[in-house]
Amino acid sequence: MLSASPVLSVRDLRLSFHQRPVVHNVTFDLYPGERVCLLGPSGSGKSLTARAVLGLLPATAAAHGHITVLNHDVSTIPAARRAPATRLSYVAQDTFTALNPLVSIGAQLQRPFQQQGLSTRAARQAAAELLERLHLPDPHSLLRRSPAELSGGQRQRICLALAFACRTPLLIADEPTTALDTITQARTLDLLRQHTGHPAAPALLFITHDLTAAAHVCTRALVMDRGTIVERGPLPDLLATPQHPLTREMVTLSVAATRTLPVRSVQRAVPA
Ligand SMILES: Nc1ncnc2c1ncn2[C@@H]1O[C@H](COP(=O)(O)OP(=O)(O)OP(=O)(O)O)[C@@H](O)[C@H]1O
Repeated sequence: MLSASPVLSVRDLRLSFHQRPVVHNVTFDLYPGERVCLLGPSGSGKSLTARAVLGLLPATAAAHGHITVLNHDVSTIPAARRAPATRLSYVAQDTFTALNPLVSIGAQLQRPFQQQGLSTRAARQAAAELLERLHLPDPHSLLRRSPAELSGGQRQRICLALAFACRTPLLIADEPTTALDTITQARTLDLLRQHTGHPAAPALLFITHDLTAAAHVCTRALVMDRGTIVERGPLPDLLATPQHPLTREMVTLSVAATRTLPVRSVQRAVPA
């Protein structure tokens, strides 16, 4: 049963660049406890929709429509000027630009805990415990390192840790596993599923073109094509009876890819 009040409401969102429309009348709600994916091919407008929600649109974008976070209208407010209660977490594909290369992982990760009132020592401990929950071995050593001294998969988990530490009502993850190898991808998707979409955890908007990844993490889907939401509904329904030609094609391709690989044995090789 969904709560009466959405975490996020998007109404008639329209985006354009120099009079060229790229997103058309996008409308959707996302409720606490939900994990929803925004699916669609490259260039369909997924990332721009997410950036509008985050208040991170490029200066050249013209935006119309309404975006509310926890019933606060944030439509015209850039991320840096939003009230703390309406700030959202964001995990992107590019982990290099997401982390400050000059600051140790520890200093970056303990900051949200300090902002929540913990002492430096307690914040350091909370950061280490969070890394342990995200299955990162030897967390105290990781906290001393800089972002450049980590692998891509480790950096992505640090970005997830940062997002969870900020305790926002909604996490937006934009293709967070695209740059990772298959095993690290599967582990990262597991972590996303375990740490979002339940009480005391953020709701999730998961942006992807990968239907298999979406099905692993989310329960509901919005499908975008050329700037428009063309299909929406529970993921099991969408997988079983896709209505729009694009969704049908995505399901067919995804099923074909799964049949090509001995998926069961691969899954057994990945620790929980
Ligand atoms: N800064 C920009 N200036 C002009 N056009 C842009 C800009 N950013 C994106 N676009 C255009 O907006 C459309 C939607 O782009 P968007 O990045 O949202 O697609 P996407 O669905 O996220 O694709 P991908 O999966 O490849 O990231 C595309 O046609 C793109 O070329």
